[in-house]
Amino acid sequence: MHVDIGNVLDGTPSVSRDSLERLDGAVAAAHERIESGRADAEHGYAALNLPETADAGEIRAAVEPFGDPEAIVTVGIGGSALGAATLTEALADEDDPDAYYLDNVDPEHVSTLVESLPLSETVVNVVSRSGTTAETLSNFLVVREAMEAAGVDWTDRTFVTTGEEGNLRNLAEKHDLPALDVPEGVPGRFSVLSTVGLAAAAIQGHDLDALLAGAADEADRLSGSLFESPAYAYGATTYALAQRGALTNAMMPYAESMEYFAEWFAQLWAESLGKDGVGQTPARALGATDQHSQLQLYRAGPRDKLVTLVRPREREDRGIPETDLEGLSYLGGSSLGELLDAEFEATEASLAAAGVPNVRIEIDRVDERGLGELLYGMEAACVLYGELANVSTFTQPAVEWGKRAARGLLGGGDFEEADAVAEKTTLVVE
Ligand SMILES: O=P(O)(O)OC[C@H]1O[C@H](O)[C@H](O)[C@@H](O)[C@@H]1O
Repeated sequence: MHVDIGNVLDGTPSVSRDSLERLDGAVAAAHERIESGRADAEHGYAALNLPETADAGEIRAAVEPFGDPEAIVTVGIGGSALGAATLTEALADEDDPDAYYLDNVDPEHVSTLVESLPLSETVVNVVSRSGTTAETLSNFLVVREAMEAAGVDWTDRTFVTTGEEGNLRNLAEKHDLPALDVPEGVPGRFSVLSTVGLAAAAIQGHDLDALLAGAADEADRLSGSLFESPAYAYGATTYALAQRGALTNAMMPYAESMEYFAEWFAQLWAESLGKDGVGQTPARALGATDQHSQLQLYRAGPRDKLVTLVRPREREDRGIPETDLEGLSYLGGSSLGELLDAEFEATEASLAAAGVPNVRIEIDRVDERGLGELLYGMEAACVLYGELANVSTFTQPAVEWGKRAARGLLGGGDFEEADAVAEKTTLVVE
């Protein structure tokens, strides 16, 4: 992963080279804390050990009995779905099993998807660390019922990925389903390089060893200085910019297959860093599409933003046909890849010219190795940011509040948070 922070040195807000050098002492201290957390496999920090601890062979063996299905449905939500979605969307070839996700419980969407699936040729991957998440378990029950109604033995088509205990673990034991463990100490949003993210990629036949090797390379680059570690350069710069008022971070990959990456990043950044009145709001964008919409705001709106531009250095290309249409002949002989790169560089320059801080992140290709580097790099950047901001990166009390309120409303227990729903202030205008 290559990180270029040159375009944060000037602008509004900005971070000078001197400020970054001053911040480097805090980066060294944070790095020591992170390394000791990794050494003791503490909750959260253990995720940064996954390049060594994840067992690709075990994952391949668990999914091997399913052969080469037509489709795979990952039933999970948040960190239990976005990692798998990021990998399979970015890596899928035409011949791979189609990958789908059931995260939301919008009944129309769930019905449409379930009715369109070739159920007898579909593998269902139910993922929940806690084994209790209402959306995941409800969606699983719907899929199971649809399989039974279609005469498909769901126990032959389902495997689960879950923690040591809980409803899903019990279900797996009762029906003798293949089950993978969510590793100890790895929160959902940091689990892409574990069983949680890798199983769907394994069913699609992707190279898990290369993914983990890319992540291991990025782990080897962590050091006590932000000037020596691309991941820390990103984490320290985004932190320093937030301190100076860049409260939004627009994540803008220039690759259609990386749209889910921006969504994965949004969960990582928001849920880990949004605490105690601080944080940086992740905005999801896609280049070049959003140059024609959101870019107006990013370049000319309030000076409270940073834009992160991500691209692969190489990609499969496609030529643009020659044309004699007036004014368009300059495109002929060029390629869509060259056009996309020109758009990337033009956007970067246009933001810099307007004084909007931006960071360039490049990987060599959107392949297993490149994604391993990028995903690990973003996780390490997030952990470093959390240390610098002194927040508890690996908890999500605000999310838990809403979960308890919803559970109370559905009669799943006595939760005082549910009372707040009845106490809502109304001011209806009709
Ligand atoms: O894996 P699960 O226990 O089902 O959790 C799924 C998701 O639930 C919660 O809302 C957490 O805040 C997320 O971080 C987590 O990824």
